[in-house]
Amino acid sequence: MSNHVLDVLAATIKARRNATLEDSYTKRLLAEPIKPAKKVGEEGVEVALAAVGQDKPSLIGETADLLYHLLVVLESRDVTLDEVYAELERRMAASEQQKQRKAASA
Ligand SMILES: N=c1c2ncn([C@@H]3O[C@H](COP(=O)(O)OP(=O)(O)OP(=O)(O)O)[C@@H](O)[C@H]3O)c2ncn1[C@@H]1O[C@H](COP(=O)(O)O)[C@@H](O)[C@H]1O
Repeated sequence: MSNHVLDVLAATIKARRNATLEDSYTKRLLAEPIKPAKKVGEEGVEVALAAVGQDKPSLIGETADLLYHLLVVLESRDVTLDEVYAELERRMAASEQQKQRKAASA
């Protein structure tokens, strides 16, 4: 596993699925997949409002909330960050190829 904070957080969230912890907010969210999905919507709006308000500390905090809840949603639907990374890489490669084709035909 990578040491990137998102990968470490995703692994922690995954481990909470079968944890016996009583006081894990993550475990409670995973037991009720609609809830983290709703939280992603709410946190997304809060990120947008912080961006429009040009409030940098709020934008950082709300982005952290959004990323956390997004990782919980992915875990609740058995989607890994590696699958998301692969999709982003596929798009980068496709975009690069398109630019090269355009440059070659100009
Ligand atoms: N990164 C986070 C994280 N970010 C945000 N939150 C929680 O997300 C909630 C934020 O929701 P709100 O601000 O809307 O607060 P709220 O109104 O009380 O929430 P709701 O009642 O609407 O669900 C708070 O309860 C935060 O504690 C997080 N909870 C856990 N983590 C990490 O998840 C991992 C597992 O933690 P446990 O859930 O404690 O096992 C650990 O690494 C934690 O650091």
